[in-house]
Amino acid sequence: MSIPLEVQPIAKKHKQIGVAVIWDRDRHKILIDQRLPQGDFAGYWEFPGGKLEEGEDAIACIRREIKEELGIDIEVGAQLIAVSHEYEKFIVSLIVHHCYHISGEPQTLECAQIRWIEPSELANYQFPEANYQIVEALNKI
Ligand SMILES: Nc1nc2c([nH]c(=O)n2[C@H]2C[C@H](O)[C@@H](COP(=O)(O)OP(=O)(O)OP(=O)(O)O)O2)c(=O)[nH]1
Ligand SMILES: [Mg+2]
Repeated sequence: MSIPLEVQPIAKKHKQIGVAVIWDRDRHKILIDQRLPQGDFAGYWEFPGGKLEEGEDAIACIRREIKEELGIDIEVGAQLIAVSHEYEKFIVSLIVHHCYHISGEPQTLECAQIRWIEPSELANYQFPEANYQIVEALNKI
C-alpha cells in the first residue's frame, strides 16, 4: 500500500560543504567573513567555503571556493573536523580543513566583510549553529 502524497515525509536536502580555517602567515590569526545581508544566515559570520561540485573532493572544493570568494591562493592542509548538522530546512556536512594563506589580499567578492581574528575571539561573533563544534575544536588547539 502506498502512502498518500500529502503525508509522505519530505527528505531534506543534504549539502556537503568544504570549509576553510585560513591561518595568516604568522599562524596566530584566522580569517572569518560575514555573510551578505540577504539569503540563508544573512549577516552571520562563517568560515569561507561552499558546496562540493560533482566529482570534487573537499580539498579541491576549498581551494576553488577561496579563490572565488576571497581572490586568494591558499595551501589546504589537514582536516580539523567534519560536522553534520540538521537545520530546519536542510542538513549540512561541513568538512573543515586548516588552510594557510599563500598570496593575495583577501577581497569581499561574495561576503559583507572579512576579519582576521585570534581563535579566542570567536566567541564574540555569531556563527550558524553547526559551527559551535568547529569553534570548540579550534579553542582546544
Ligand atoms: N561556508 C560556510 N558555510 C556554512 C558554515 N556554517 C554553516 O552552517 N554553513 C552552511 C550555510 C550554507 O547553508 C552552507 C554553505 O553556504 P554557501 O553560501 O557557501 O552555499 P549555499 O549552500 O548557500 O549556496 P546556494 O544553495 O545558495 O547555492 O553551509 C561556515 O562556517 N561556512
Ligand atoms: Mg560560500
